Amino acid sequence: MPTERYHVRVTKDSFIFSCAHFITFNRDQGERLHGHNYRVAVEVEGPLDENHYVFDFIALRDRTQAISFELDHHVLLATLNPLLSVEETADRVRVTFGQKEWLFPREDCILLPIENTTAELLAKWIAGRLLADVRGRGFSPQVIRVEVEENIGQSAIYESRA
Ligand SMILES: Nc1nc2c(c(=O)[nH]1)N=C([C@H](O)[C@H](O)COP(=O)(O)OP(=O)(O)OP(=O)(O)O)CN2
Repeated sequence: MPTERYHVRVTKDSFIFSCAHFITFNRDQGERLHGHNYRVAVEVEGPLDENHYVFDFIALRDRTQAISFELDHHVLLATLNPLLSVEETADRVRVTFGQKEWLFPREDCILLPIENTTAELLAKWIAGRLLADVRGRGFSPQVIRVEVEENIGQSAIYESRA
């Protein structure tokens, strides 16, 4: 019996967030602080609803745009990275990694409950935010896929299947 599958994909030039970050790697190595113009693409799969569409891609577009705007022009910090100390006060964030130390204005930072600010875990975090949004509108996708491009032709994709 042939099966049908539908998915909806949204990606826009405006789904860009310019952020600073650094990742740790190879146990105790870390990059210098640097930036990327990240770009996001989102796909959701599911059956057609009474409108004969999977989910309104205008609503999906607007929520993805809102999350991109929320991240844009911030320093992304992974609060679950065991190599980093991230201390937050009302107006400052102090980060230490080995002998390195940074002090940022709190409003310049986004503290993310992830282990490293890799494209993979940024995609997973964005997928979690979008899933909460669309489920709040009564839609539980069979599959959500989020692609985060760190640079042209360099991206990671997170996929969650219900
Ligand atoms: N699978 C992954 N690999 C790497 C990631 C990642 O998130 N997932 N991240 C990095 C670093 O963030 C690295 O800085 C990004 O790569 P890099 O080429 O250095 O960044 P640019 O493309 O902007 O550098 P240019 O030399 O200016 O092209 C590494 N690997």
